[in-house]
Amino acid sequence: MTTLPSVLITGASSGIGAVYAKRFASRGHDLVLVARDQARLQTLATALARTHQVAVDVLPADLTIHQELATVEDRLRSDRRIGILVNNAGLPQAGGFLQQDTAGIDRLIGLNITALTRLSAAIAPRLAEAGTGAIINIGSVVGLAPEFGMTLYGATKAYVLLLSQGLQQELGPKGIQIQAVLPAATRTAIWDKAGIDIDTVTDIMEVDELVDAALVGFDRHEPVTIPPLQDAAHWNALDTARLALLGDLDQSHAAQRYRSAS
Ligand SMILES: NC(=O)C1=CN([C@@H]2O[C@H](COP(=O)(O)OP(=O)(O)OC[C@H]3O[C@@H](n4cnc5c(N)ncnc54)[C@H](OP(=O)(O)O)[C@@H]3O)[C@@H](O)[C@H]2O)C=CC1
Ligand SMILES: N[C@@H](C=O)C(=O)O
Repeated sequence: MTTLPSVLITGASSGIGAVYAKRFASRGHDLVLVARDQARLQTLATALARTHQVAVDVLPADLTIHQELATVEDRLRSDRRIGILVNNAGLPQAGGFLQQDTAGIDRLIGLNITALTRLSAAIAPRLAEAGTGAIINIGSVVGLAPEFGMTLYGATKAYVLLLSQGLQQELGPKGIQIQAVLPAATRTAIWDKAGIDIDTVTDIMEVDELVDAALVGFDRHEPVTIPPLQDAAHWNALDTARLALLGDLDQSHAAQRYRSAS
């Protein structure tokens, strides 16, 4: 009987989420695996339970369907064994902004923003009451870079970063560890879903390497982990500049450059 917290992982049927499942199982954590593909989840669950002697529950759900999202929220609220939430499930953007239709916009925002937020909100009160636990949110470097041309997707990932930083401010003092993980191009099926031939993506990271690096950051209690960023000084400089900008805000008067010549 483990004393480790159970880990609920969304998007666990493939890619980054499946490797998170393998890694947390190898650490001895019981798991709850969430995705739409029940067969793939069950295959993974059976293998991990056998290999690591941990309990692995499968909770199939389409997180863009609110009734199904609600079943996962209910599990996070009620299952006191779950102490770590990995918000990993995400959709890419296929085509440019002008090619997005309303259904696609709703699905992308529904999964990348709404589901991640609601699942965080479902578990956070119970973790705060316990004074311990963790929420890992999978963002993307695309959230830092409109230059990538994945405008809608990148905006959802910018949301994930800021939400995570805000949760760190609010929930960190209550004992909850919040980590935003920002991968760059990583070898998973997401590229096919984005309509991009993965063989045309240069300098792509293997998914095991990505997750192992992200877990090093998690173990170090890094609030923002960017495995592909070779020099952490660049992130530190960006955050320092952000704080300097905040320090220069005078909310009482518009800046001289915006005042009519007087
Ligand atoms: N790979 C990359 O280059 C990068 C990925 N990321 C992020 O990493 C995360 C994981 O992506 P990755 O592993 O690459 O992609 P994959 O497409 O391999 O995995 C996505 C996972 O999300 C699940 N999923 C998709 N739609 C839904 C849904 N409606 N409801 C529930 N689960 C769903 C899929 O399972 P199923 O189909 O069974 O539902 C699958 O398990 C995403 O948030 C992505 O934005 C960030 C930066 C780079
Ligand atoms: N998921 C990738 C793009 O679709 C990324 O975030 O780089």
